[in-house]
Amino acid sequence: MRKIVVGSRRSNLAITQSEWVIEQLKKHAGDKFDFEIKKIVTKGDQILNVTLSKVGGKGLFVKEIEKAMYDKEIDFAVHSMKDMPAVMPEGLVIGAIPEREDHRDAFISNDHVRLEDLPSGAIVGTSSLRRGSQILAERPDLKIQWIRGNIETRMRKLKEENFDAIILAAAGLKRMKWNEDIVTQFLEPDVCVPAVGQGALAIECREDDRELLELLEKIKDTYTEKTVTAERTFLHLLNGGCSVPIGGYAYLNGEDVVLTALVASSDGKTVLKEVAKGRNPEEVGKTAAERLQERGAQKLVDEAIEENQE
Ligand SMILES: NCc1[nH]cc(CCC(=O)O)c1CC(=O)O
Repeated sequence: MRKIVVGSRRSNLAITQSEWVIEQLKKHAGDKFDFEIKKIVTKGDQILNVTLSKVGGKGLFVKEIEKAMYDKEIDFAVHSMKDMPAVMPEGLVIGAIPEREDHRDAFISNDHVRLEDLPSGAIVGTSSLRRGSQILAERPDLKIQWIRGNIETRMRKLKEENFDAIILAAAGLKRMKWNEDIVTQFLEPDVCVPAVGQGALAIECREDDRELLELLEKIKDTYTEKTVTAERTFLHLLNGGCSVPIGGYAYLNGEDVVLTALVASSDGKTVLKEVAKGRNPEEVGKTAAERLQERGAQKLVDEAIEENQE
């Protein structure tokens, strides 16, 4: 029997996600494999008082975990797909993308006041430029205020601090089995295009770990793989990172991947959106990126990157 060590960030969400993957794998592991979770504290978890995009963004959460993987202290790690960099480091691969959870953003307000009914000047907490921008596009009269911390912290801040509403990924809440009654409304992609990969998981492992890769094969989900590939190809080609309001969501219609892609300005005054369709996920991602670029998306990206460096 081989003991597989799973590296996980210590947040409840990270642990829950790792446990969920282990449950899925156990169905196929027979008596060949055994699993253990090893908690790892990342820089991203330590720096909590700064806007995410200003402290180096995505890479922050994954670096320490990857070092542990190179050092063989852990065998695989479960990441939220939306926190994954576009390019994988040497020697590591995404061994599997399992079935996606809910892709939507969840709007949570005090007294369940809906987004359209919030009074002018009401404060919406989010640390995502993408969410802030799309909220302002719908409701330019609202105020966006940065909020950080894990899901529990943000829920507490909604009650205790001066926020009227916050937005969280529906997937996180569902994975944690929180009562859905706390959600005022789920924001569909036509109102708020989700983050690329939102709700999906990426399982990262060493590329030479054949035995583990064979096991991971069993929990791959083709639907999620195809749609997330279209979304990530688009993101990668626009080169946005998380300092730019960018969103992307794809679904399958028969054999066709249908991708909605968005680039916007932080104030929500400029919102560029394109829908691309086709059989090949990479092509669809590329088409969306090209069409947005033709409409001036690169200018938005460059401006956002510049703003972020100030
Ligand atoms: N940005 C942090 C983060 N990374 C993944 C999730 C939730 C799960 C997911 O989107 O897959 C969250 C919390 C949130 O955005 O509310």
